[in-house]
Amino acid sequence: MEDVAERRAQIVAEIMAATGIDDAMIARLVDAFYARVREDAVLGPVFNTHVADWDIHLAQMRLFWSSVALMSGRYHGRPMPKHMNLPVDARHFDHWLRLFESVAREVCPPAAAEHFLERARRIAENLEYGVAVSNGAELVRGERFINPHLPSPDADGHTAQQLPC
Ligand code: HEM
Repeated sequence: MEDVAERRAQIVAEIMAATGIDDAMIARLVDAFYARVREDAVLGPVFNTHVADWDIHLAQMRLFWSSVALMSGRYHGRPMPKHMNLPVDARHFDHWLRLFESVAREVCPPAAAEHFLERARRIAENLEYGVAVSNGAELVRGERFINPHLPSPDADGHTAQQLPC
C-alpha cells in the first residue's frame, strides 16, 4: 500500500518538475477559466442553470485537474453523467476548448498550457461522444455531434471541426 502511495507521489513530482504545474497553478487556471465561463454568452447560461454551488464546483474542478494533469488520484467523481443531458453539442465543446486554450495560455507557461490542453481535448472528445450517445446519435469515427434541435450557439459563425480519423 505504501509502495503505491510512494510511486504516485513520485509520478506527481516528475510531472511537476517537467511541466511546472502545481496546486497553485491549477487553482489559478480553474478560477480564471470559470470566471470567463460564467460571463460567456454561449457557456454562461448552461453553467449558471446547472451549477448550484460555485464554490463546490470550483473545488471539484481543482481536484479533477490535479488528478488529470498530475495523476494525483485526488478526484473521485464521475463527469460523464453530469454532461449527458446538458443542451450541448460539438459547437459548445469547440467553444469550451477555445476559451480554455485562451485562458490556459494566459495563466500558464507554454509547457504547462500544452499539458492541460492535450488532456482537455481528449476529455472533451469523450464527453461529446457520451452526449451524442445519450441523444440517440450514432456517430461514425471522426464524426462530430450536431444536435439539430439546438439553436446555433455561436454568433461568430464558428462551425465544429472534423476530428481526425
Ligand atoms: C460543452 C462544454 C461543457 C459544458 C457546457 C459543461 C458543463 C458542466 C456543468 C453544468 C457541470 C456541473 C453539472 C452538475 O454539477 O450537475 C459540469 C461538471 C463537470 N465538468 Fe463540464 N462541461 C463542459 C465540458 C467539460 C470538459 C471539456 C471537461 C474536462 C476537460 C469538463 C469537466 C467537468 C467535470 C470533471 C465535472 C464534474 C465535477 C464534479 O464532479 O462535480 N467539462 N460541466
